[in-house]
Formats: sequence, C-alpha cells, structure tokens
Amino acid sequence: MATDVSPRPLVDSYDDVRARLAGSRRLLCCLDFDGTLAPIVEDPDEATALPATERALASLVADSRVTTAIVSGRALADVRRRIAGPRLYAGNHGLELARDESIAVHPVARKRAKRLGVVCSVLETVLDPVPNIRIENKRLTGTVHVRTVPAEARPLVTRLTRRTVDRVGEGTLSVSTGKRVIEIGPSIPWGKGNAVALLEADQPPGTTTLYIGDDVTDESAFRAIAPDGIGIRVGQASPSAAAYRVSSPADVATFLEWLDSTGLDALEQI
Ligand SMILES: O=P(O)(O)OC[C@H]1O[C@H](O[C@H]2O[C@H](CO)[C@@H](O)[C@H](O)[C@H]2O)[C@H](O)[C@@H](O)[C@@H]1O
Repeated sequence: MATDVSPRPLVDSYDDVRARLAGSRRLLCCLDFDGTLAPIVEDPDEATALPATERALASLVADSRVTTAIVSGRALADVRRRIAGPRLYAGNHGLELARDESIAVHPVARKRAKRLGVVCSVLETVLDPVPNIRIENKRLTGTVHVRTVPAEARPLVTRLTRRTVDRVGEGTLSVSTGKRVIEIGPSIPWGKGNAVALLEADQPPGTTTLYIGDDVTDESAFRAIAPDGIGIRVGQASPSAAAYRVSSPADVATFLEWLDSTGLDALEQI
C-alpha cells in the first residue's frame, strides 16, 4: 500500500509524467467531476466542466491510444448528462459502472437503496428547519449539502444526520464527509478505488492509468493505481496518496491540454 506523502507540484513534474508514460502503449485516463473538471459552485445543479477541459477531453476521447473514464460521487445519469464523450463512467462513488452500453450496479447497494430513500425522506423532515439545507437522494447514496448552510449550524446538521442514519438506517448505511457535504451510503468496503481497479483490469497490457481528483473519496483511487499509475490531487490537501498536485480545475484543463498535445507523444508506438 502507498504511504501518503506531500504531493509534488505537477508544474515541476511534467518530465516525470512523460517518463511514466514512456514504456506504455496506452493510457487509461480517469477523471473525477466536481472540483476537478468543474469548479466547485454553491448550487450542485449549476456545476459545469470548464470549456477548455471539455475541448481537451473531447480530443483525448478521439485518440485511439486513450480510454477515458469519469469517476464521480454523483449519480451515473447525472454525471453523464454533465460531461459527454468518455467510454466509461463510474457513478455514486463507484457503486454503478457504465462500460459502453452495459451498466453494473453493486448488488448490496441496490438492495439498500430503499432504506436509503427512507433515510433521505426522514432527513428532509429532521433538517427542514435548517436554512438552505439540501438533501440529494442519488438512489444508491445520498448527500446532505451544507455549503450554503450558516457555518454555526453545520455541526448540528452533522450530528442530526449521523443520529438519523443510526436510528433509521437499520445498521446498513454509514456516513462519510466530503467538501461541505455529508455522504450517506451502504456500509460496505467499496469506493472509487474499487471501480478504478475494475476498469484497469479491462485494459490491455501496456496501459498506464492516470487519475485526477480533488476530494477524500478520490484517495482510494490514488491508492488503487499506485505505484505505477499517475495520481494528481487537485487543491492544497496534503498528505495524499497522489504523487502530484495542482491547485484548481483550471490547472487540470492546462494539464489535459498538454497531455493531448505533447504528453501522449511519450507513449510507445504500437
Ligand atoms: O466525486 P465528485 O464528482 O467530485 O462528486 C462529489 C460530490 O460532488 C457534488 O458536490 C460537490 O460539488 C457541488 C457543486 O460544485 C458543491 O456545491 C458541493 O459542496 C460539493 O461537495 C455533488 O453534488 C455530490 O452529489 C457529489 O457526491
């Protein structure tokens, strides 16, 4: 298992990335959505990928040496609507996986979806008095959004959410945290890293995996692709299992443009 260290600034490491690509014939390019392709905004419905990112991604999608994947905490249908093109999508933190036309749903998550729905509707009532609270039922997981909730009310929201999940979840659901969100999902050892491992297993020999993400849920993916993959954490978080870091989605766009125009030249000719 990779030991978490301080990721190095990517801008000083392009030669390093090129060296990692050299010796490979193909690239599996896995990208988180919110905070990576799309800047964080107050209203989750308003999140959109940067135009420069969309252009670079479209070009990578069209490159026969590259397989692109979006790996998101959003529901599969939601994230697919927001960014089109890639062959592979993992939604709900890897609990649903779309490969070409086939969609696989984690069977335990599917069984617990009804209970999750009950928890989300109880939370709607319990948290109703909290100003600007938003509860998102994503069928397999749920998100309590606190970005626009007054800061002093957030600890109470966390306590009430945990208590409700314990009381109503019948021991089948658990709570984790992300960027100004409380995530509720099946209490099973499954995350983005498991989904990325499945995608990697489908790739032909000689494929290097790249993963870019900005949140705690992306750390399992960085660990899954170590030691040979290229992990890039967006933001200041440190330590991380990613080897490199960039500051913002705008930097991600710059890197994807470089990858498309220059970086891929390092791949071995087939
Ligand atoms: O794995 P991701 O693709 O990064 O999805 C994680 C969560 O992203 C969304 O919430 C985050 O972005 C919102 C829009 O910028 C922001 O308002 C919120 O505070 C962030 O946590 C999404 O709404 C969640 O469902 C995802 O789980």
